[in-house]
Amino acid sequence: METPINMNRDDHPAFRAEQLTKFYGSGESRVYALRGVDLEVPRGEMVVLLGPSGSGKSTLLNILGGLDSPTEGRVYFDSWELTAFDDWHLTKFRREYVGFVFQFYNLIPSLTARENVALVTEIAENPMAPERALELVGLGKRMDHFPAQLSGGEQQRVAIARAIAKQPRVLFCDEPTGALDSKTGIVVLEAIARVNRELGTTAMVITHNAAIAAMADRVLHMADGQIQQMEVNSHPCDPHELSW
Ligand SMILES: Nc1ncnc2c1ncn2[C@@H]1O[C@H](COP(=O)(O)OP(=O)(O)OP(=O)(O)O)[C@@H](O)[C@H]1O
Repeated sequence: METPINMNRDDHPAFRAEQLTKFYGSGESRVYALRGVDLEVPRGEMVVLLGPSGSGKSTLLNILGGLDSPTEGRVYFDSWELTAFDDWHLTKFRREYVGFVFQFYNLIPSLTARENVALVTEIAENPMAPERALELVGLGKRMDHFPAQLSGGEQQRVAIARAIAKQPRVLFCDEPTGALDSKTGIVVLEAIARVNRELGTTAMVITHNAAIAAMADRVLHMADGQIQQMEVNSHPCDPHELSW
């Protein structure tokens, strides 16, 4: 992908979305996932998306991450218009600039933690060493364990290491603590916060858990396919101060 001259200019937000609409089906059976979402996400922020089931959180994240496309509207990543990209450019965007973490860790059971991360670093343009990624998420001493020898929280941290090892500009996390108890969930959130803070990676985290909003720079409250409220938190807390 050619880099436009004005790429990396500090005055561009990480993302800008204009009037994003996504619907499925037609006529009477049409279902709206997004209804005219406008959004700007400054670089390097930790953003939390809250909202009831079906409010459009995953749809919005998937569109920003190039996994899905809107029915109408535009998305800009830095100075690039993602909605004008063809499939080849979108694939390249996802591969080089975006890391995803989902509720279920999707690790390969027959590979160690280090090998799971190395699968990504082997095909990335500018990766960090798998060992460094695992150290960043606090798994320096568990690198040669297989997923079955790791707890749920540790497996999720391997998934985070795998997502950040290619040094993406953005980390998208869809319910990263959804399958974890609160103590383990907080350790996982600490790993995400550390990546955001130390690598400057913009992070967007979907959760049903309103307590997690306290660690965000910005909180998007979604309802019925729209951002109903956006809060800016001038004093985000450290994840270890969270409780639920
Ligand atoms: N492929 C699809 N086909 C039809 N409708 C869909 C599809 N994907 C999502 N939807 C609908 O779009 C709406 C928004 O879904 P989305 O998954 O974005 O919500 P969400 O807020 O992430 O929900 P959850 O918290 O349950 O994951 C829902 O009504 C959903 O049923």
